[in-house]
Amino acid sequence: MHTFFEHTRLSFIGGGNMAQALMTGLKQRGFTMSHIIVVDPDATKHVSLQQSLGVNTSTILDKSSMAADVLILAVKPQQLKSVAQALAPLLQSQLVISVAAGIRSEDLSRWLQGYRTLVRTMPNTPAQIQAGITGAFAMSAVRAEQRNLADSLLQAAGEVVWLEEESQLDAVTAISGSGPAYVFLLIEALTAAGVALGLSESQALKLSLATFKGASLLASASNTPVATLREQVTSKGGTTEQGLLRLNQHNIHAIMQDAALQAAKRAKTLGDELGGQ
Ligand SMILES: NC(=O)C1=CN([C@@H]2O[C@H](COP(=O)(O)OP(=O)(O)OC[C@H]3O[C@@H](n4cnc5c(N)ncnc54)[C@H](OP(=O)(O)O)[C@@H]3O)[C@@H](O)[C@H]2O)C=CC1
Ligand SMILES: O=C(O)[C@@H]1CCC=N1
Repeated sequence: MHTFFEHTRLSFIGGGNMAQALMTGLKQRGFTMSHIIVVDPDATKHVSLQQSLGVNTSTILDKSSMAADVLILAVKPQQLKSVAQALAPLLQSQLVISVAAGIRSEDLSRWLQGYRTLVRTMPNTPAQIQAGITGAFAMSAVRAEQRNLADSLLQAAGEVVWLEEESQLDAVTAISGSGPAYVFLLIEALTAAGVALGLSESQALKLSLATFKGASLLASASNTPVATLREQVTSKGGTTEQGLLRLNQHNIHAIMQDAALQAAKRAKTLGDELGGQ
């Protein structure tokens, strides 16, 4: 039986942070890693990719590195046009998946000489422990079985949200694509606060991590609205009330909204500036 994990062949173009997160997730799920080839001009990365992930590597795009069912474009947005132009003459019927922030499918398709079997996605780095979430948009030329193939690949990294409107991907980028970095910053900040209150660094980190994990798992597992869960922590006249008062005085909602707005704006300008080329 042709199963995704045993028989699908993948080429990752770009072997950086996001590609490695996706491949680590695939490895954890039992994907046949020898069926992956990573194309990255930086040969110094190849040995560690081969040893840690069991994948094949190549410095160049050629027929053999393109002998795949799915090509995942995982280069920086600024690198995508030249990669796509080099790729175009080598395309046959592969499904092309882009993870690049901002770059619209119509622009990518134009760079690929009109190739339209494209799925544009926005994954995130928790993919490496299958705790990721990916927003995905398929161009209308993508057939149902190709969309299913993309879905199987992305599900190996965690959850998948298919979008009807491509423009929503800029919001996905701002919330879940960039979001892990906001959460890491909050963990760093809570840990530093613990140290300032007299805990050791390791004690403060342990408490902060367990708190983010526990609160997040509780909110995901419970049918209770998140606001009610917050209220359940907030005893009248108690400690949480004082902490939340200060967070609200600093207008945490406005801060988060502004941060996400700036990230979404950057996704749009990346698309406008680079896509117009
Ligand atoms: N990091 C994240 O959390 C997320 C990233 N993304 C998207 O993923 C993409 C990659 O980001 P990220 O992994 O962080 O970036 P990285 O810089 O870590 O990875 C990009 C890799 O592509 C390599 N590369 C450059 N030119 C080529 C080429 N011509 N052919 C093949 N490979 C090439 C780069 O090499 P070199 O360093 O030598 O240039 C680098 O190793 C971006 O488009 C980003 O928007 C999406 C979701 C989340
Ligand atoms: O910062 C970036 O541009 C990429 C996209 C989302 C997360 N990292």
